[in-house]
Amino acid sequence: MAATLKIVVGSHIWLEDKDLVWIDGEVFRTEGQNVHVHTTNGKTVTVSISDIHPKDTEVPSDGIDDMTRLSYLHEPGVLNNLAVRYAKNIIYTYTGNILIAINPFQSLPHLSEPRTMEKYKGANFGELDPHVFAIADVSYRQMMNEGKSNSILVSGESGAGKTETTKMLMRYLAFLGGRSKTGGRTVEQQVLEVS
Ligand SMILES: Nc1ncnc2c1ncn2[C@@H]1O[C@H](COP(=O)(O)OP(=O)(O)OP(=O)(O)O)[C@@H](O)[C@H]1O
Repeated sequence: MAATLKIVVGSHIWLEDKDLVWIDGEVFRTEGQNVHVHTTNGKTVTVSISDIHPKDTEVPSDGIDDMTRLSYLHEPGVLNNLAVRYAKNIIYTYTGNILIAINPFQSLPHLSEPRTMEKYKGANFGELDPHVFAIADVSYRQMMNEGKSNSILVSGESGAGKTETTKMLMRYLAFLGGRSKTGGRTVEQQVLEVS
């Protein structure tokens, strides 16, 4: 994709960096298939045009909450968007109807308090900030509307936060299920016993 790019002096781009993985910079000279770049960490490098990616210079300070709306859907653009959000403790980002959750490695109570659950209950998907409760809510409503079982797939590498995320999903489903009883136990008790 980089080959079809119009790179000119002044273009903002991403290039690979052995320490930072990706670094952004500005092109100050083009020379055939090579470009000369000033990187934001103060280096001057020469790189092949096929190894660079365009940078969106208009990303809002909180990043973009759905990555399908990124101007450039490439690895540095995706990683930068997640990093910008993570730096502000925004751990959830959509890619369409998939939720990406990044382990905050710290307690973020506002994400799981009862008020937050209330807020997501019945809200249209995409109307509120990305959240695991929104995924649970839409899955639950679909299940109820269609009268069929539904599944939520939680995947990630070891330590990514699958267990914590699943606990939040369960708590939210228990909250939606309310206190109606089957077999002497409330729906809430039964759902929480699953985890
Ligand atoms: N949403 C979160 N908020 C706060 N801390 C979290 C969150 N998600 C994960 N953590 C922290 O990261 C640790 C690892 O997360 P977790 O056990 O959920 O990972 P996992 O993907 O289930 O790992 P494994 O596959 O190895 O079982 C937790 O014990 C917790 O300290």
